Amino acid sequence: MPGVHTPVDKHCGQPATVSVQARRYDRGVTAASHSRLVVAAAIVDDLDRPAQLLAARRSAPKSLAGQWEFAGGKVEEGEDDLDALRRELDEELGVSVELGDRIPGPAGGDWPILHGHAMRIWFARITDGTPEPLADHDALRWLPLENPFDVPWLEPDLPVVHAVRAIGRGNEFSD
Ligand SMILES: Nc1nc2c([nH]c(=O)n2[C@H]2C[C@H](O)[C@@H](COP(=O)(O)OP(=O)(O)OP(=O)(O)O)O2)c(=O)[nH]1
Repeated sequence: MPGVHTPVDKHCGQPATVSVQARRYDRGVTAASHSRLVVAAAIVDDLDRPAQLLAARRSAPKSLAGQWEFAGGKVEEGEDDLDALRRELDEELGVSVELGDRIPGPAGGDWPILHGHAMRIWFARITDGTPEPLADHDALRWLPLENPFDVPWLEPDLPVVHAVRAIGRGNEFSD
């Protein structure tokens, strides 16, 4: 069924065992390599029938500037992952959101991204505010979910974009 907000649990819309495993994984990675948990949002125009995906162009650091990503950022020490996501979306875009399902990465966990970090990402729909590139970005763009590849995404985000597209189009196993 199309739609990306089947309410299953309050955190990620996935069975509780999945998020428990992901948390264990994060602790292991953090201890081993100073990598961090990054939380992000695949902001779509509609959680039931998403047709557009919001991408953000990084303005820093120089090595990443000009490449596109999902809005979000690092979870601070002791911070809840969803609190961190809401904080980042407010700081970076000036919006509040309704969260949809988590987008499961390899083995149902988090996605490997740059610098050994791990990204946990949810579908989201803006409920308050008009998104603007307030911090860390210098441009925003709504991309058609049918073909969201018209911008140079950060390389590790490409599999995530494929998953977002497949799930969002109700066609998880076609990509
Ligand atoms: N926000 C975000 N970061 C991503 C994505 N893909 C990806 O590889 N990353 C990497 C880039 C960075 O190394 C790291 C996130 O760092 P960040 O600079 O956005 O975090 P932050 O807003 O908390 O900022 P700071 O604490 O580093 O100043 O994750 C993505 O789609 N969104």
